[in-house]
Amino acid sequence: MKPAKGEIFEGKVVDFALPEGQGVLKKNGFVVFVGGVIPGDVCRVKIVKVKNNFALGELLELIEPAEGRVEPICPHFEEGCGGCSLQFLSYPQQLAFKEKSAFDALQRVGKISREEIDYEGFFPSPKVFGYRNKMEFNFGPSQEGKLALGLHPKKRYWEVLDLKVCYLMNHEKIAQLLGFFRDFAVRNQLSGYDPVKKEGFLRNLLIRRSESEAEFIVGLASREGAIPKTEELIRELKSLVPSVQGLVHIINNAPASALIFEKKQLLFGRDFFYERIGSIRYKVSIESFFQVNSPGCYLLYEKVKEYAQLDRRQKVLDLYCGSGGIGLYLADSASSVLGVEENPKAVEDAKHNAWLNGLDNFICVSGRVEKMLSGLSSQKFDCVILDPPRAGLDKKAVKKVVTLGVPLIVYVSCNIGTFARDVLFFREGGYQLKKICFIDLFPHTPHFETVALLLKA
Ligand SMILES: C[S@@+](CC[C@H](N)C(=O)[O-])C[C@H]1O[C@@H](n2cnc3c(N)ncnc32)[C@H](O)[C@@H]1O
Repeated sequence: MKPAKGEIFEGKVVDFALPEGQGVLKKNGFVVFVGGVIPGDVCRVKIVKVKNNFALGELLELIEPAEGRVEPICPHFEEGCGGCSLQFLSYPQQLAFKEKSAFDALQRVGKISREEIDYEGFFPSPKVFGYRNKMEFNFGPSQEGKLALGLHPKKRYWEVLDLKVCYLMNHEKIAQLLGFFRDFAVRNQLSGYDPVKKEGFLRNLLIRRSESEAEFIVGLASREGAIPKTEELIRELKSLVPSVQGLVHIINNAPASALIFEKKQLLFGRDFFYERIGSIRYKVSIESFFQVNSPGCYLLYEKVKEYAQLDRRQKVLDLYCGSGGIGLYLADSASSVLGVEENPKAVEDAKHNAWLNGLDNFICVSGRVEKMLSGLSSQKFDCVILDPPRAGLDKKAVKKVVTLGVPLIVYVSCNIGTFARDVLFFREGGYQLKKICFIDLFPHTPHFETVALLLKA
């Protein structure tokens, strides 16, 4: 029986649903989702919304906390920061819930059961805090309408929670940089961008960090216009955080909230950084994709290498290759690697990275995978690496990959839903999902990476 809005009841949390990170309770058999609770918690809940198949509840009181609940280390967690939603769970619990949600998605979307595949496990991140090498903070109005610099609160993209610290990246440096740029904006009476009114000057503070070189580059994004007092800004920034090796002014007039590099101006230093994964050194431009968890990236690339089973004779096609991340990692074990990437800056980096590492058997071409695949059907490849963005491939792109007829595909995905959908299409095209594992590149969030081996039947 459906509960009524406003009804209050006591119950035990029986399940946990990702990606929202909500506990599941049953009220006379009817599912009620509640934020901030975990399985085993006994709590008092108020029903706030009733839908056809489920209701939403609000936690009124935690009567008996479950094991596995931990005290979040970040002071902004309780304020509803949207940066990480799982910090109140112990790390082993986070992994267990992610694993369960991964197999639920594989079953629901891809019709793949755990029993029918060789499952290698859910590998934890080598670093549980301070693991990110990229943070994109927002300038904007706080709830009180003042200038704030931080992240959006959960489900409130139009507001910015003023952050003093963030534990996803080196928290001491982040605290310094957030404080410094907030003070600079306030001192110079610069406004933060309001995504609803579409007005305001400063938009984002982009911080990228090299784990191997322990240095930062910073991007300050605004709408069209000059940053005032740049000489003072540079002098003070260099003195406060000497490991900042470059500052870039990014111009973004686009109405959407995503950070778009319409124009950029180097204010000092350089607009790229170097990162080392295993024996490969990568140059990464401020606007290029790079895996955000460098120690976790090493685990990921090693797993791809293992699944690719190369013995220096194979021709590899690395689709969605970014700055050459995976392709260059494999190049030494292959006869040749051809990378395809749409971002021209990343292609430039990939070519530079091949030169930097003396890997002249890696070639990178610029273009959209969907278009480039038609022109590649006459070439013979032994192995295809797929590492698409969250949207995955789609049926058309999968069909084109299938026509290449390669015996072995390694599919890397940051979205289990689109991955499961694409695996269905690959199955229709005659491929079998042989092996799978998950790697946690994103502790305290619902996200993780999947690495899968598909073989032609
Ligand atoms: C998840 S990243 C993978 C990067 C790389 N494999 C690595 O490990 O660093 C996806 C990459 O695909 C690129 N991309 C997105 N859509 C694309 C498309 N339709 N065609 C080609 N490249 C695309 C993005 O620019 C990004 O660099």
